Amino acid sequence: MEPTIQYHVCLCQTENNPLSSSTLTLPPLCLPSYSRDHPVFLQLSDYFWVKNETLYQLPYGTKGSEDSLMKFLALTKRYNVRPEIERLPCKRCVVVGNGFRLKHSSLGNVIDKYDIVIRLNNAPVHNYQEDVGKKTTMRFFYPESADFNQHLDNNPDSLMVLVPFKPMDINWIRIIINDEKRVFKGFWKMPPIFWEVNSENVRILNPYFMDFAARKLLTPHQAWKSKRRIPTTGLLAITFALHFCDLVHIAGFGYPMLGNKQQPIHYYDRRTLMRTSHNITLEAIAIKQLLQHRLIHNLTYF
Ligand SMILES: CC(=O)N[C@H]1[C@H]([C@H](O)[C@H](O)CO)O[C@](OP(=O)(O)OC[C@H]2O[C@@H](n3ccc(N)nc3=O)[C@H](O)[C@@H]2O)(C(=O)O)C[C@@H]1O
Ligand SMILES: CC(=O)N[C@@H]1[C@@H](O)[C@H](O[C@@H]2O[C@H](CO)[C@H](O)[C@H](O)[C@H]2O)[C@@H](CO)O[C@H]1O
Repeated sequence: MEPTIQYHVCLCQTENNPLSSSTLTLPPLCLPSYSRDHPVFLQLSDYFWVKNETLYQLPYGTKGSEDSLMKFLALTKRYNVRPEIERLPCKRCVVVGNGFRLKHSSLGNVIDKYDIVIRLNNAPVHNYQEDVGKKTTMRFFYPESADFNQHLDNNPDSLMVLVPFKPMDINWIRIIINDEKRVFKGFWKMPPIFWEVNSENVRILNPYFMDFAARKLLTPHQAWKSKRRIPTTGLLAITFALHFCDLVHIAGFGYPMLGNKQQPIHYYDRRTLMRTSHNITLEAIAIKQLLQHRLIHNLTYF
């Protein structure tokens, strides 16, 4: 039997919203234990003044990584979204997945109309603008997926949001920003050695969202101690958006059927589905439920 999640109606107001009027006729719903109390990005004060007690190690918490986080966060001194985004009375967001369904979609102009456009990993923008747009408010990535073109695939003020999986991920970003001697070991794919970025644009995602995605969306019925499945970066970004945004639309989500060796996975390359450490079947169920409960709306098909 498919796992189900119970939702309750929330008070987010989306009436008179040009992006939602044709698509959302019912009030949107909220997630169980949804809360805006969690800072979206990690901040120095969590580690410097008071030791932030977390139960879990990365990627679900920061237990054991406090010192390396403190060293990094002391360097960047920026822990929030930009004030012009924070101030928006209604944050209309689109999470752009990297799926093949965006190819020839001509959704570029639609995507660029959202207040907040979230992109993932090394998804290119240049050469694909007609289908995926050119605005990037935030890009979620980890060291192994940081091989995008900083100038061609981002805007000068795009926030680079590191999703920390392991302590080495935090060391990598510190080494890059601080221009320290490059010693990179323990990555499953070599991350960039040079990475032209304005350190004021870099943030670290609060692992709270990883924990929420894994526990509440992906495997809502598993005992909390059982082995958790790491959500894809896309599901993680949707989870973040559900907490941070007032309106969450998605595009480019959906994998080819297992065993389909013809259809490419991405809108930007020809790779087809191979073994994956993610449970894409469970993720599809979670996304379908979010769609059915009108918590999110899809610009492509699912
Ligand atoms: C080979 C490999 O490791 N692929 C993984 C890649 C890879 O690490 C990066 O592209 C960097 O090279 O990253 C992932 O994902 P990836 O970077 O491919 O895609 C980003 C997110 O888009 C959604 N997606 C993608 C393709 C598709 N057909 N349907 C989709 O729904 C997913 O939500 C996905 O998360 C990842 O981080 O999650 C997950 C992928 O399994
Ligand atoms: C296609 C696929 O599933 N790739 C897997 C990676 O995601 C996974 O790396 C794990 O991937 C994460 C991103 O999805 C983080 O980078 C994390 O540090 C890293 O350990 C490795 C190691 O477990 O195995 C591959 O087959």
